[in-house]
Amino acid sequence: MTTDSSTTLVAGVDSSTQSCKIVVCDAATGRTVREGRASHPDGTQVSAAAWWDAFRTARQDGLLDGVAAIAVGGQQHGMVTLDDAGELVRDAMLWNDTSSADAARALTAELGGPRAWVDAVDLVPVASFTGTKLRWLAEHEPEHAARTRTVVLPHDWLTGQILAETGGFTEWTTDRGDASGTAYWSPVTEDYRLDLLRMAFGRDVEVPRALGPAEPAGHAGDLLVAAGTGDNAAAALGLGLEPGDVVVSLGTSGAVFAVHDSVVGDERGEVAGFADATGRHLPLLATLNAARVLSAAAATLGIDLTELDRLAGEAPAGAGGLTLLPFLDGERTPNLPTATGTLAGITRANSTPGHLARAYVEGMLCNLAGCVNALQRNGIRTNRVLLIGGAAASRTVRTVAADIFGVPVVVPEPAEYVARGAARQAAWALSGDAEPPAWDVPVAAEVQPQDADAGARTLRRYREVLDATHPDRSAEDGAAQQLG
Ligand SMILES: Nc1ncnc2c1ncn2[C@@H]1O[C@H](COP(=O)(O)OP(=O)(O)O)[C@@H](O)[C@H]1O
Ligand SMILES: O=C(CO)[C@@H](O)[C@H](O)COP(=O)(O)O
Repeated sequence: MTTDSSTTLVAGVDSSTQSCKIVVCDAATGRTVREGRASHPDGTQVSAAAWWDAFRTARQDGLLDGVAAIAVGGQQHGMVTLDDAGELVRDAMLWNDTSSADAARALTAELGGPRAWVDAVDLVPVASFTGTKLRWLAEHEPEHAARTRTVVLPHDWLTGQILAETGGFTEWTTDRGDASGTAYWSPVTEDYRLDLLRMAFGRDVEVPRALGPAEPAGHAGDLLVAAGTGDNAAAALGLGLEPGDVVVSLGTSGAVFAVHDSVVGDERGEVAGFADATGRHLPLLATLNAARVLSAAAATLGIDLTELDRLAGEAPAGAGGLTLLPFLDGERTPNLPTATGTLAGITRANSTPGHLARAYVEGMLCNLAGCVNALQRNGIRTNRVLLIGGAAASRTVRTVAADIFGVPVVVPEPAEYVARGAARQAAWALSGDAEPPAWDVPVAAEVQPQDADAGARTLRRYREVLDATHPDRSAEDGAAQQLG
């Protein structure tokens, strides 16, 4: 695609769990001009150096030529530890590493229980959050803990590398959106809770300065480097969310979120009251199991994702009574870090590839329906669900989602919304305006519920299997009832 010399270009990066994606956009309109990508290594503990390697691969062949500003959206929560020389102490522990589940339970009790945490930082610790990983490090790797001078997040680290490459690095920075996922930055006080950080790690440790939404992190030569943010806050910025919009993101993680004007204060502590990238709030629930549930189904059946889509679409709603609890990688919502998946209700009649494909699609979506319920319970309106992430490409996922959620499902035109949100932040920082530029979000499909009764029945059955299989999970989690 060509640009004339008067076009100002900005770039956004999505440094996500599985890959690094970069988009270059027209700062005024958001039109995508160029894109690049590279893979990240698999695993829940990964060297942050691999993210820098992937970034450099993704930007090769002049991808960033002529770009005036850049920002990084990154997977949330990952613990990146640095020593006195700024070198990496160990591999980063990612959001989906559940080693710190015991630490999360201990920290919750030490402050006085879930309510005390909600009052302090608008969330209750689970294994994903950075503070729990610091506790794990202090307890399990005291030598690494002793060498740690600074702890930063994935997007902070990549932002620092972009600046350092040209000698523009002066200090570690983050933003309020990503900082709010640490469990030691508070959207209530808009500042770090260094007492909670000390409680987690056992001593003080340096943290990055939290920048305001349009505040630059610095300059890499002529390139303005904006604050960046967590990937979900970046997606919200890329999608330009309105009141009544709830995003269901089906990427490596499942994420359900909305933009909100105030702190959430969820009584049950299920909704994490993160901050967003515009100065508002981003109530969010996340699951460890989303798009990869479908890859697992495809691998089990020995087929590709297109065939899985076809099979699941032709099978009956409810999969003939076959129900999957999709906890293939443990689970975060509901908080079952050591759980495994369950396939219930197997009969000879439903022992077909189609029923199995359908059960995997439905199981993934029923778990996320519980997350949408939890937002609703906290007064967050759901007029429509915006479906994004890799698995939103599946036609069957779209139609089953509309029936299970019981509200219209809007699928924005496939695009890298995290990277686009980061690019929009870069354009905002470059402009110095009070608001980010207005960029259109074209809609690819809008799917109305076709058989909401069948969706409700599928949810009821899912809830029964969940209750029977995990009776001891936090009693009143928001699992599985239809909206509306
Ligand atoms: N048509 C499809 N049906 C189901 N899953 C898909 C489809 N296309 C891609 N995916 C899955 O989407 C995932 C990647 O989603 P993405 O949102 O890019 O991930 P990330 O959260 O790492 O950014 C992969 O697990 C891939 O298998
Ligand atoms: O932990 C969360 C949100 O709290 C995840 O959403 C991570 O931010 C990872 O995102 P992806 O790499 O799956 O996009």
